[in-house]
This record gives sequence, C-alpha cells and structure tokens, in this order.
Amino acid sequence: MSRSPVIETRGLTKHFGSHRTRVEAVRGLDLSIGAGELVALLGPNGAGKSTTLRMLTTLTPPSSGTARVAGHDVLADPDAVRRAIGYVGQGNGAGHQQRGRDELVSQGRAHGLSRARARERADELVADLDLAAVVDRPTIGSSGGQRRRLDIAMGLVHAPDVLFLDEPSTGLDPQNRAHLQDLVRRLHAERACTVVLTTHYLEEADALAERVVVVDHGRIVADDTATALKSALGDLLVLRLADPAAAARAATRAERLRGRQGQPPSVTVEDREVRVRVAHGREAVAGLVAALAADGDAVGSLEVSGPTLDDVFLALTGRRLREDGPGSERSEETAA
Ligand SMILES: Nc1ncnc2c1ncn2[C@@H]1O[C@H](COP(=O)(O)OP(=O)(O)OP(=O)(O)O)[C@@H](O)[C@H]1O
Repeated sequence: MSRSPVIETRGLTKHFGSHRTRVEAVRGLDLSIGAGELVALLGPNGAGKSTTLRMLTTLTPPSSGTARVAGHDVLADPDAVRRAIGYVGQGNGAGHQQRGRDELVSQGRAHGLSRARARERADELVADLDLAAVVDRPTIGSSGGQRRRLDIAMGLVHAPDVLFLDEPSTGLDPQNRAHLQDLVRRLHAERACTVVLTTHYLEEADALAERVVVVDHGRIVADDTATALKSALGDLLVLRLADPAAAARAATRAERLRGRQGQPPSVTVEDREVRVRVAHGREAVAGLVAALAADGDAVGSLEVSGPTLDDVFLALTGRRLREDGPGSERSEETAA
C-alpha cells in the first residue's frame, strides 16, 4: 500500500479484570491503516471492536503493545491524538434537552474555536449533514437517524483527519441505515479523511468499506477488501443427482475442478447432494454438468451462489456471524 499509515498498532492488547475474572478483550493486534482509507472492523458482539476503538481514541489505555494515531502515541501524547481525531461512540452524544445547534457550537468551543467560528462551523455542518429541520429544537424530539447524523456532525466539528465511528447504524431501520452509509461514503470522499468504523452488519461492511478487518475473540482473522475475501473463498455449487452412487461419481469429478489460481475445491457429499466450494465456480459449472451428462449422470438440480462475508466468517471461525450478533433482527428505529 502506498498510503502512509495514519494508524499503526503493534501487539495492541487489552484485558479487563483480575487474573480470576480476566477478559482478554483485544489480543495482540497488529494493524496498519493508510491515510484516507475507509476501513470496517467487522465481528460479532464481544469480539473486541469497541475496545480497539476506545484504545485508538485514547478513551482506554492499552494493557500492552503500542498504538500511534496521526503520528502520535496514544499513551505518550493523548491530547495530540484527540486533536487529530473525531470519535462517535455507540450512545447518543447529543444531550436530549439541548438544541442540536447549541451542542455543535459548544463542541466547537471545546475544541478551541472562537464563538463566531464555532457558529460558522455549526452552520456548515447543518447544511452538509442535512440537519436544518432538527437543530433548532431539543434533540429529544429527533428520530434515531437524525440523532446519529447530529452525533457525526459533533465528531466533525474540528475537521479531524481521522474519524472513528463505533457501530454508526446499530438501532436504525434499513432505510436510515442506507442513508447513513451514503453519508459516511460522501464524507469520506469529499473530505479525504480516514474513516474507521465498527459494525456487525455484514452488508454494511461489504457495501461501505474499502477494506474489511474481521475481528474475532480479540484477534484479526482476515484483512482485505470484501471482494478479495469473498473471491478467495469461492462460489458454492450445489448439485443434486439421481441417487447416492451418481452423487459420489459427481463428487469425484468435482474434486478435479480448479480455481483460476489452481486452488483445489472443497467437496462434500450427502445422500444425493454434492456441495462444491471452488474459486470461480460459476465459470466451471457448465463444464462440470456437461462432463457428468456425458458420463450418463444427469444433474437433477443445480444452485450456484457467490460467497457472502458471512460465508467468509464461517470458513475462518467455524461460526456464523449472524448467530452471535443482533444482525438484522435489531433494526427498530429509536425515534422518540
Ligand atoms: N470495561 C469493561 N470491563 C470488563 N470487560 C469489558 C469491558 N469492556 C469490554 N469488556 C469485554 O471485552 C470484550 C470485548 O468487548 P467489546 O465491547 O470491545 O466488543 P465488541 O466487538 O465491540 O462488541 P459489540 O459489538 O457488542 O460492541 C467483551 O467480552 C466485553 O464483555
């Protein structure tokens, strides 16, 4: 990667509690994120995503290891790190009885802006994040999506180079989640800032991030673009044959398939069904079906599906991400 790292961790570790009740939240993270990247930390509940973000934003000290953000060590120079970053946590930062505009101005003042500049900055953010309808009344009357946009505006008051978003769309309905993703994409493109967000929504990581860092049990289990992670896993072919003997013959043939880089497939047979996971399987399937037909083994039915990030997670950890996380079930809007 040509971009110089703006976030760099080495052996970053965090544990909570005493030795009896010890929780290893983050276990030796080595991470390098370049300036201007949009990265999603994806993992189930309790994987260590928030704790990682809290260490990178100086909110909690590492137990061991190092982390540098925007050129500053989080332990040695936390003030410099804080000046360079914006952080939007999981809870609503905006006070419910306050008017959103006042919150933005106060936040600007807290970051050292003059009153006039803080007001100007609030106006810019109100326009940019489409907040005009909500900022001049107490935030308690705003919907979950509006509050989340206000939270992001608060994180952007001092025009940081690096923006951290902890589960920005959790609790939003699918439409508000899509709006929020558009906003993050646009902010990233227009401001050329580095964005690091956590999510347990697979679709969000897939659709939004240039790079997906999959975290499980405090460790990085994969780190690549969503496309590369999926194509390394390959397509799934499910073939149903006339009987178990035909299925066994089809499995033998399928084992000879190779992905573009020559990787062998993974083949399982159960009764009449053969499941084949192979890179670029959709390109190979026609040849496989034709070869089986030539042997006298007609394929009764065939399904071809591309891999999802959930499949990637399953292949890496033996578990489905959805089983752990609230996933799509937790989608209610938190409008007051
Ligand atoms: N202050 C704390 N004291 C004790 N244990 C903690 C504390 N904060 C986090 N943990 C534990 O550390 C582990 C990692 O938690 P963390 O919140 O970082 O996970 P996460 O991936 O962000 O999950 P979620 O998606 O639920 O936010 C969990 O087992 C959690 O219970």
